[in-house]
Amino acid sequence: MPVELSAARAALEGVPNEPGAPKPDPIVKGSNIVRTFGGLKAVDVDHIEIQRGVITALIGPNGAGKTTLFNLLTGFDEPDEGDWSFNGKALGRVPAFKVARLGMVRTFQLTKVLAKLRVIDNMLLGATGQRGEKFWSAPFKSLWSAQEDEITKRADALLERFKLDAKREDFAGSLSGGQRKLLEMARALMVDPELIMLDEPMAGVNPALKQSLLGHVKSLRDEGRTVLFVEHDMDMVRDISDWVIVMAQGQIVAEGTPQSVMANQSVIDAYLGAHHDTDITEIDVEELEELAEAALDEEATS
Ligand SMILES: Nc1ncnc2c1ncn2[C@@H]1O[C@H](COP(=O)(O)OP(=O)(O)OP(=O)(O)O)[C@@H](O)[C@H]1O
Repeated sequence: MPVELSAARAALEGVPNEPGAPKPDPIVKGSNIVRTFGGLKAVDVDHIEIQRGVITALIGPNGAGKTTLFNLLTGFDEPDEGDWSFNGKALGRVPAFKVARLGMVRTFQLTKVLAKLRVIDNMLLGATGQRGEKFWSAPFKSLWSAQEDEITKRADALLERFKLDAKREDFAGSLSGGQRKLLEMARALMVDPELIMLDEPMAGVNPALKQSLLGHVKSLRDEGRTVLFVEHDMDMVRDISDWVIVMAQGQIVAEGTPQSVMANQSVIDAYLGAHHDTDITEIDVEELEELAEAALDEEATS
């Protein structure tokens, strides 16, 4: 086990495997976060803490509230109620671009507007923080005139790190699924965040590129950043997370190390209780088949 991984896991030793468990060194702390849409409670989190310097996976069936929670924490949406802090600073009603400047950024899937820009322009826009697409699509040249050289150097170094330098002048829309994910990560790193939140980093990625992508995510932690990611790909969750938080129907229903969470009955119930992604279906179906076989064996022998 690499030194960094064991250090990250060691930091979590002794943390109870229970929803809302306090962490020894939380970078994010939140309480009573509620977001409703009409009559639906999309997020209803009693307490959440994200440990600094580790990779935390946020999993749960479709519609569990994972994306809504991401949006709330990063200032892209406002809750009905709730408080949370980043590095001890209260963040309620702080707009997304300020949250990004404080060191907490989330990745975005490449939108139609961003797809029409060159790869390098996507990177330069990342430097402005996260003001949303309306801002990004406006003429932006004057924004960084003074610091242009420095910002361009940083963008080029990141493109090299993520092996996208050969694509610098290409339209972002021409990139493959895996390259788009790399660009999303590289763009988020333009503001040198302490906490990077990845939205389904494996979605649409060719299996051949998955290992390289996993390596890049681990490198974020190994250089001292905190990583929080939403993902349906259970192989990725098992492979790289130090800690897993499970949501269902807006609430945190389980937490723990990947091993303990995967073995947890309430996690299995959460997934079986709603429509979900195929990766998870495969795991649950296998588990179900084993259970069914065992039941049949028991019936045959009784
Ligand atoms: N802007 C919105 N207006 C109305 N309902 C919404 C809105 N955003 C989310 N919801 C609802 O809130 C619930 C939680 O959605 P959310 O996208 O956060 O779930 P998720 O766990 O990210 O799901 P997935 O894995 O499918 O992305 C869902 O029932 C969804 O339909």
